[in-house]
Amino acid sequence: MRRKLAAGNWKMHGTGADLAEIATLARTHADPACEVLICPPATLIERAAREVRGSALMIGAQDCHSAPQGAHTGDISAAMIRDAGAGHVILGHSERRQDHAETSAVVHAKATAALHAGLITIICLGETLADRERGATLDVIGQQLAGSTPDAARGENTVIAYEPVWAIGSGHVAHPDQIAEVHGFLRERLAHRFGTGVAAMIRLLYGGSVKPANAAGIFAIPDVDGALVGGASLRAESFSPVISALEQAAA
Ligand SMILES: O=C(CO)COP(=O)(O)O
Repeated sequence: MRRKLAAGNWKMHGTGADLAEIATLARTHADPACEVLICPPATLIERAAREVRGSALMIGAQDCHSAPQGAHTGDISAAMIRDAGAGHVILGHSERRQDHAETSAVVHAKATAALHAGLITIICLGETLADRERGATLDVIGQQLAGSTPDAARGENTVIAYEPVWAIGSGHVAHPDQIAEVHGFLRERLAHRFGTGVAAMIRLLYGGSVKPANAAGIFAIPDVDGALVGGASLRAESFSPVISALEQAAA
């Protein structure tokens, strides 16, 4: 059985003052059927990890380099993330694919490094509005999945997040039929590559304008195992109802 996962991606938001949000979430959510993860900026990982010690809340990173160490100014390795106290890393977010020209081959190399360091990877995929309008959504998603996911992917070390680029930060959540179609397709592609047993254990998250008001509807869609949440994860008062909706879906 797949455990539900509510993951918050803080992107380039948050300073020490915002650790109180993490502390509040750590105090208020401890349902064993529903994991909660916050991925703050790298500067906060170590302090956030200290904040959640003794609770079920988990801390992750938003990116890592593909090399174990070396002359890569400004980058951080998977082992450094682990050392700072994080257990997960988001990879291939569309903002990194766009801002840093990350290809699926780059994401694959990073994911391989992350798995080697013992991190759980959250590999992000998603079509642009132009892709969708030319009817290429499943082609794009299929290529990103095949190109970004290492052969070593298993339920315990890999999560896939479907985030339509046009739904991120836009307030335009994808229609349930669109989410169901892509998640069903992802499950089928994973089964084709890894076998049905492995595919049945890999969690599929939806991301893109998830909010308290739409969370329950999204979590009722087949093959949606949770969410990757941006803006609404920055405050406990908006992330907590999203987590509660997932806890209810798990019950
Ligand atoms: O990109 C996202 C999470 O990774 C989604 O962001 P929003 O929830 O702000 O749309």
